[in-house]
Amino acid sequence: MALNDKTAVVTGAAMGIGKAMTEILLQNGAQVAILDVDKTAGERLTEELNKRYGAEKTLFLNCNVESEEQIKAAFQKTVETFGGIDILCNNAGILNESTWEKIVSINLMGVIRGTYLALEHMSKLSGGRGGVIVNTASMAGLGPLPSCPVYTATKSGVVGFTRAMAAASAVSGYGIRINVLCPGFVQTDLMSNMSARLGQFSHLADVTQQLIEKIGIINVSDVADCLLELVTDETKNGEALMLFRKGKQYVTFPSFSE
Ligand SMILES: NC(=O)c1ccc[n+]([C@@H]2O[C@H](COP(=O)([O-])OP(=O)(O)OC[C@H]3O[C@@H](n4cnc5c(N)ncnc54)[C@H](O)[C@@H]3O)[C@@H](O)[C@H]2O)c1
Ligand SMILES: CCCCC[C@H](O)/C=C/C=C\C/C=C\C/C=C\CCCC(=O)O
Repeated sequence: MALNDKTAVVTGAAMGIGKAMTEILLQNGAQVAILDVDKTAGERLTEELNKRYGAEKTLFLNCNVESEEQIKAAFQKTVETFGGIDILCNNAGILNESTWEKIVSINLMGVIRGTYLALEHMSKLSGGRGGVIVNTASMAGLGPLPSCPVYTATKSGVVGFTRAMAAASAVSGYGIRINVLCPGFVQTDLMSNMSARLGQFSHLADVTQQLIEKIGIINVSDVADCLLELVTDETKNGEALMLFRKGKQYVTFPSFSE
């Protein structure tokens, strides 16, 4: 899938992994709607990107993925501005084990909200052009991160939701491929103040630090490269792409169909 003149929406795009995703999509010719709850960071990034890629290539929309109303309005504005949606990156996420209901609402329910609302614009069954959705999960969605049980649960949920939706899309004829990224530790703000983020599991900060040292930390650009692969490779649907310092790997799951 060539990206020239395709329209992408990235949630949690103002910084970290979402910012790198936005940049790689722009570099490959797409126009990008930058959705983020942080208005100041989102506007600052958009101003910077406008200078590099042209003001017609980006659109900042202040949007909290906890709000169905705000996502709906952001998608509508994207369609009015760019003429449709071809790519959705459900990337917004947080880590704070002491506000566990909020993690579920953003990390898992935000992905489900975003996907269902995007289908209305993207599905060929509702007049859309089809396209591709990439959800950001984590390696924690594949193997447990003991210091973050709820974060782990949300990311496992995102992996399961993605794989089931990809199969549903193929069988129903939505014309949308749906894949999931499972990065290991990535150098972003989410990795800062670790003890505070772990809540009642702050005593496991040292164990987490040992795991970080064991599997290493990667850069946001490594994640963006994997996003590009999942977006452009039209053979990929229902795939989970794991990446950490050792390299990247498509995850194999048990098969129950034989
Ligand atoms: N950093 C890591 O080690 C790592 C590893 C694997 C997966 N992830 C996942 O990658 C995604 C991005 O994380 P990051 O590391 O770039 O974090 P980050 O904190 O650097 O950036 C997150 C962005 O999401 C935005 N955001 C937060 N809540 C939001 C909401 N309710 N609605 C809209 N935007 C919201 C923030 O304002 C911020 O711009 C998350 O889903 C995270 O779980 C991160
Ligand atoms: C406190 C930082 C939290 C960062 C969360 C982020 O999503 C990254 C998670 C990355 C990896 C940890 C998840 C699970 C570990 C699973 C398997 C590791 C096995 C390593 C081994 O022992 O060989």
